[in-house]
Amino acid sequence: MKSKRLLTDFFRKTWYIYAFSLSFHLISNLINVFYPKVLGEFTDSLQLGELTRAIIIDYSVLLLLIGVGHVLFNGAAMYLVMYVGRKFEFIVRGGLFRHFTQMSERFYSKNGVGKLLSYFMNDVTAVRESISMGFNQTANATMLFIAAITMMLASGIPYYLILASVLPLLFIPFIVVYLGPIIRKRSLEVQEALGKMTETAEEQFGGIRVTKKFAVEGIMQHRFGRTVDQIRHNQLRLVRVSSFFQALIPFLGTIALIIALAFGGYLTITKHITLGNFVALTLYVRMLMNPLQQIGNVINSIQRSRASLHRLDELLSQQSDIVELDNAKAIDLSAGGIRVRDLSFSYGKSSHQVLKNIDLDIKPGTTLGIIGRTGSGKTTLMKLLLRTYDPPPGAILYGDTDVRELTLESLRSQIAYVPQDGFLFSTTIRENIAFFKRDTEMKKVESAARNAQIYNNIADLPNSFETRLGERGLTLSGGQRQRTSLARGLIKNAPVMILDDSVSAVDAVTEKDIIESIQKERKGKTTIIIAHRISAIKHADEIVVLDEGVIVQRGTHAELLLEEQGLYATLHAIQEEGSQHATGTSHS
Ligand SMILES: Nc1ncnc2c1ncn2[C@@H]1O[C@H](COP(=O)(O)OP(=O)(O)OP(=O)(O)O)[C@@H](O)[C@H]1O
Repeated sequence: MKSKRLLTDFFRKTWYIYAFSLSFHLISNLINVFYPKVLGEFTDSLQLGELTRAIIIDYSVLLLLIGVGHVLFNGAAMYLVMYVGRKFEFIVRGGLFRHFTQMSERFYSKNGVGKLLSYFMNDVTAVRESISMGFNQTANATMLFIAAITMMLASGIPYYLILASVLPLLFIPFIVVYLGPIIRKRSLEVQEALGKMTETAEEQFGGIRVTKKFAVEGIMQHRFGRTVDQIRHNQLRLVRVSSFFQALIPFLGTIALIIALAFGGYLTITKHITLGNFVALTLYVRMLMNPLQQIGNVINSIQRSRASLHRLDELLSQQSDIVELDNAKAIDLSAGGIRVRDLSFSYGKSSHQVLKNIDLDIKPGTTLGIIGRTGSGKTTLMKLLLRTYDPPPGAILYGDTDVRELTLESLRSQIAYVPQDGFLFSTTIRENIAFFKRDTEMKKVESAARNAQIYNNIADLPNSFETRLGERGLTLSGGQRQRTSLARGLIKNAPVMILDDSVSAVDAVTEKDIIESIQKERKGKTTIIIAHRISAIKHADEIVVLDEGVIVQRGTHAELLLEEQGLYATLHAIQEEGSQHATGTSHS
């Protein structure tokens, strides 16, 4: 969905509904403007003493018909436009969602979830309101205005009296031109403050368990209060100018009515116009006041929605920074190895170098273990292998093909990535495990769960694999979540598997069982295991030690232990000592 085409595309598809609605508005107003004329004629008959019982009944029936006709056509016109307005909401929300799913990780780290939700809710609704309510009221008011003037002229009301009476209304465009941009700017500030509030609320609800455990509810309330205060401040700024604007327009209507009463009254007593004409004129001017008030609302709402449309436009014109080449290739990842050549990377111009001159050769079917202190760049290296961030050209090759030349689908569908904090969806456990392919046979789901050592835990749940997560507060423990996410990776049976610290939350015995299953399952397939515990990677064909973005050691477990001064041997000694303490076999 291209930004600037958001509205034009929509109107191109729905113009005929708007055309129908417009015709109904026209008919409804043509009917409506007869009402003051009929009352004017009634007054003249009354004054001339021509009224009979039959004439009174005729007038009453006529007024009833005018009322019913007006309501029916006006109702149909409004319904049609409201209906397409909802359709607009549906189409744009779908388009936004598609756009979001194409954006890269960098986009999500810049835009919080709350901000994106605010686009979804507030901005789309603001635009919808102005193209449905705005259209209805503008169409209504404009037609009523034209029809009323025509009827006044046709009724024999002198043109100079009409001109004098509607003169104050001609100031409206000038007021709009002056106040419109101010309203729009303040509206944008309100929308941005609302976006910020949704973002803060989303984060605070997400982190409510941490907040409670640290007993810092007061601080959080204060922080949230500040965000809400900002909205109030911005909304008051908007309300000040928009109320002034909304009040000014009916005020002009009142002036018009005063002129009609004074000037029209004078012309009636000097016998220039009939009493019926005077009654009709005042009714017409009164009739115009409501639409004028509505026009004020519409202009306000259009200004607000222009601010929202601008935000939506900006968002939709953003392109993902991960771009697939036109001639991108799909290759079989199991055929070749993975090569990393002199890879250096930083997240942005202002950020430090997270990886420096990394060289790696992962032969097909082998296991690579990666260990290193926290923040040493292990996950970053994996993100580059998955191309969730773009590596420099020529730095990462699958077989002989640069990762940047592969289709994203071929790359990511052949890699099973299991992150440390695997996110689980609020659906059944079976669907979470078979996420990659929902119709996977149950046998495979169970086998993946067994290999991830989570089968028994799932079997104990009320509905076993069909248990829905999140329902009635059902949540899994950190370790159970991690193993469910591991099963989700294992079931993919992909040529390349990356376990990014995926067994960190399980006890040593379970870890040992999981690693044994993985060794068996992944035999002959490329596997990369990132871990903080040596026990999880010591079986690997090669182990690299990362420190501050640099590979400081590489070799097999046995080779690395021989480098006694190395980081690996030091980590090994510390972890061994820890486990001896834990099992009570320390000699010290
Ligand atoms: N999206 C990001 N934008 C900017 N800097 C980032 C981003 N993600 C990570 N970093 C920085 O990159 C460095 C390496 O982070 P990375 O997550 O790769 O480390 P790690 O070795 O996986 O750590 P851990 O063992 O704690 O998971 C850290 O200094 C981190 O602050």
